[in-house]
Amino acid sequence: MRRLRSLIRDSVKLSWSADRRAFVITTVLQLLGALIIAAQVLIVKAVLEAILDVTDNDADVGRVLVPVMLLAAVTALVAVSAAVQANQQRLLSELVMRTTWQRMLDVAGAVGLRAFESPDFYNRLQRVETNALTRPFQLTQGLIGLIGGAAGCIGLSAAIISLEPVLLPLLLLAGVPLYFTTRRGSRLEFEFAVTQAPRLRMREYLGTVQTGRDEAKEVRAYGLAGALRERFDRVYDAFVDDLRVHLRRRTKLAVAGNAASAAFLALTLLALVWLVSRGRVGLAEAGAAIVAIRILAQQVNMLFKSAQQIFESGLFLNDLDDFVAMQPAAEKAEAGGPAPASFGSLTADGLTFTYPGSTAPVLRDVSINVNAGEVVALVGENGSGKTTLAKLLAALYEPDGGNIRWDGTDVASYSRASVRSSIAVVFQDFVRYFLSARENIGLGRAERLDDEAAILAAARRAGIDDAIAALPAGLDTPLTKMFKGGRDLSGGQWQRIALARAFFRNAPFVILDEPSASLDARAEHELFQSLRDLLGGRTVLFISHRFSTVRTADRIYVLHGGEVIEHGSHDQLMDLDGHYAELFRLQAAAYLSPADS
Ligand SMILES: Nc1ncnc2c1ncn2[C@@H]1O[C@H](COP(=O)(O)OP(=O)(O)OP(=O)(O)O)[C@@H](O)[C@H]1O
Repeated sequence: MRRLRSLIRDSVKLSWSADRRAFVITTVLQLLGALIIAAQVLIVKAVLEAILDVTDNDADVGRVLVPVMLLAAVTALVAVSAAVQANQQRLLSELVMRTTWQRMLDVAGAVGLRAFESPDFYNRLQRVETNALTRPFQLTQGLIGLIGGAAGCIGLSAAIISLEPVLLPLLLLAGVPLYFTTRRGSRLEFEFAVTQAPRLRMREYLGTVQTGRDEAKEVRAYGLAGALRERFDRVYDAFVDDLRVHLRRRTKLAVAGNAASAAFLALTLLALVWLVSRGRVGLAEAGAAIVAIRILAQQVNMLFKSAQQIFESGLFLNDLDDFVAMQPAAEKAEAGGPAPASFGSLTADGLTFTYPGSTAPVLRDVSINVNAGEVVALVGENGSGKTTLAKLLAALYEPDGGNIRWDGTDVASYSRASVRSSIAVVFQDFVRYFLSARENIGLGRAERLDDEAAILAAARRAGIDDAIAALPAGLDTPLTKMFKGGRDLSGGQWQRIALARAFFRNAPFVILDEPSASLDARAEHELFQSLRDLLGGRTVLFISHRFSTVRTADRIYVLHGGEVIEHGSHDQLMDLDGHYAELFRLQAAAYLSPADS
């Protein structure tokens, strides 16, 4: 009961915050509905009395007319109120769903990147996300049903007491088995949802891989459809097997609960027959009592079903609560004073970093220095830690050891958001937003989305302006075929869009993680030749595997196994004749004929 009470409190809070008006209207309608149901019993009694009066005392048949009409009117009213309630409840459910989605999205947007490394976070996010589509409806239905059921039971109990008080305790007993089976059933549901979450996540993923547009090419090229489908079937079959066992248990419980409840109901009816035979209860009262018992049984059932719905939504409420509770912590972690708009020099000192869930550090004692206006390159073999270092410098992760200072001040003392607002990043795996070209560029600085001139200027600098002009609706063309009138772009064009987004951000520090991987040779050459002009003296840190572009940098840091092993200008590093010189020569040799090399 304590748990039910707290769940009801939470559900009321949630519905109230979703839309008070809709909640109040729905509740009032439920209470009115309950009153009408109770009135129905008393009207049945009046009808029976009138009929008995006509048959036993030869009273005028017209005497039956008024109560019968009243009964018809009330019955119609019950039906109308049920229809209105259903619509109102649907609206309330949608509003609660909207609130839960909003809360979930707020948290998903606020938590640090570290959270996304944790399977536990994903499981919880998955549960909240999938349940957000169904549970709010169940929850409001449960809550409204509980209010209606409770009001109906009280009204009917009053009606039954006015008919024959002895019947009431017997009827209440009928609810006891239902209470226990409902409780047990909800606990089973709770456990089932928790244990199945990882499996459902895998099922969802395997479904997406087989239907996703991006994956479609590779799935066909490798002939993966069969293997993936088989894997999907295995996961799904295992879920269905468990579901069968779970539902069998629940059915047994439901049968046991309802059978016990029916036995008590039969007892009540027998008691009624006994009372009639002893002349303690009149025929009209007995008839009305039977109607009341029948409706009351329905109401008790509704009450328990509603309580069960609330219990079943309890896990969802818990998850939502836990999830929402992450927000203040996330915001606190991101709190701090505002960062200066830019820096004169950035110093990373002794950075150490281990990904959550991993044991081996990915960065070890990494120190680098970047002065305002410089172009600095990071090079190194795959997995040497370049992207990770870029993420730390972009304030997406905090280092486990060491610090990053802007003009001597540890950036940890600034709010993460204000540090990030001075940085524009183009990731290796940048996002291709299924939105318009305007938004794809404008989201670099969402608050300036309406600045068309600046968006076009950024597009021009990234060399994507002509391609955009050729789109059917120009800047307003959706960059996806998922939506009507949309067009897709080539890999290189997408990369230019991502560059334009970074240019539009107009931040003093720009981080480019392999910005030319998809660019053609000419575009790449132009990008790096004009990088300084293009970025108007901004500070640039870029990662590249192409040494022809790297050599243009003012300074180059060579990472190997998570450590900086060399740094200096291209000429200095070549003179050093170390790792960099070796990698450079390897690549250069590939471009030369054997005779040249
Ligand atoms: N999210 C993650 N969780 C755990 N380990 C990770 C994660 N991302 C990267 N790593 C590991 O960290 C190491 C460095 O990865 P990083 O992406 O920084 O390398 P990189 O130098 O940028 O490589 P590449 O040249 O292939 O882009 C690798 O061993 C990689 O497996």
